[in-house]
Amino acid sequence: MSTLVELSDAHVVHKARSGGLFTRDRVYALTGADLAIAPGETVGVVGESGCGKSTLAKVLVGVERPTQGTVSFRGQDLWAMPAAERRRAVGGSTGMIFQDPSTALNRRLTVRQILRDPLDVHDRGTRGQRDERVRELMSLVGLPRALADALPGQLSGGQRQRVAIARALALDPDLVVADEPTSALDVSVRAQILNLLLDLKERLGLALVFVSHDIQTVRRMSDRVITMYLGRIVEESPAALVTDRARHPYTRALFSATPGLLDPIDPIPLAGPLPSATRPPSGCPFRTRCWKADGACAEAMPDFSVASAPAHRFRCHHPVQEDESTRDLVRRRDPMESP
Ligand SMILES: Nc1ncnc2c1ncn2[C@@H]1O[C@H](COP(=O)(O)OP(=O)(O)OP(=O)(O)O)[C@@H](O)[C@H]1O
Repeated sequence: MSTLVELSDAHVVHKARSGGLFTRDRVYALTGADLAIAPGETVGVVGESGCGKSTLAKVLVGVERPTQGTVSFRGQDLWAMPAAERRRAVGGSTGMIFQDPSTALNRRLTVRQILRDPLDVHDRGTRGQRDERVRELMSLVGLPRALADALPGQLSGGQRQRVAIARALALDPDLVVADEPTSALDVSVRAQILNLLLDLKERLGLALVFVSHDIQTVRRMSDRVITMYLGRIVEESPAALVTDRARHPYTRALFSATPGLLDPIDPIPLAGPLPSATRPPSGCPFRTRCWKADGACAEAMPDFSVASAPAHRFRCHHPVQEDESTRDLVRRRDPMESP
């Protein structure tokens, strides 16, 4: 399998802020991420709020520089390149779609100007070819030509997100990262935007990284699902297996709490709140909430283990058995059992 983009031991550490001022604390937004994405693949990213999904997404498209580790594009270390070369590589190969199109688009530019901008910045084609590309992009995302001179404020939320998608596609990227692309939209247009993304992915052969709180949608959209917990990738699973065959206890707990994925069951309860990203627990960060944790889990984060299905791996000292359904897991374990 060829690799489009690869993270190797990528870390992102921020200075923590309080009341707008930096404190002495550090936020461990991403820790030791290893991940390879193949051309044309769709990878979904799930996990609780603050677990590092957006950070992972930004690192993958070269928007955020890892404080440690490497990001390679088609085998080339992105952050070892001269800045101009990196901008060309990133701009030409990746696109990013953000959560809220009303803030992601410049309100003073027309649709035409928004879509021309990346073509101008990267000096793509003649004037005439750029105009033609703008028309092509609008048609690709289903925007009527009549909207070319509209400002973002004159568009509906769904139309604005179509403009954001068209802009992300302007330079014909190989990888598009969509970070919560529908969460700011009305429920009625969400399905249209998701279907558009799936359709474009197929037609253009894009690799797509899809970040969302909507676990049901992630599973439906993706070939592979990445589970994150407190800045760590704890499991990668083929989407078809993630609901009831995931091996990491956290993935099972997350999916058990998603209505409509499994036959009705009581969600697996987790002990206590999510720890702070400024003080992640030692060893496996999930151990403070995990019913399977013991001393070994406090000692060290295990390396990835490989499950029997291809492309399925997890980092856990005490994984759930492959043949144990989540329903059985809930039934067998004493809900009052504490970690
Ligand atoms: N620029 C920054 N400065 C300080 N801390 C940051 C910065 N960006 C992110 N963080 C912190 O890093 C951690 C990971 O953030 P990130 O946005 O990647 O999580 P997330 O899983 O995408 O969250 P959500 O689902 O709420 O969008 C969080 O604790 C967040 O507060």
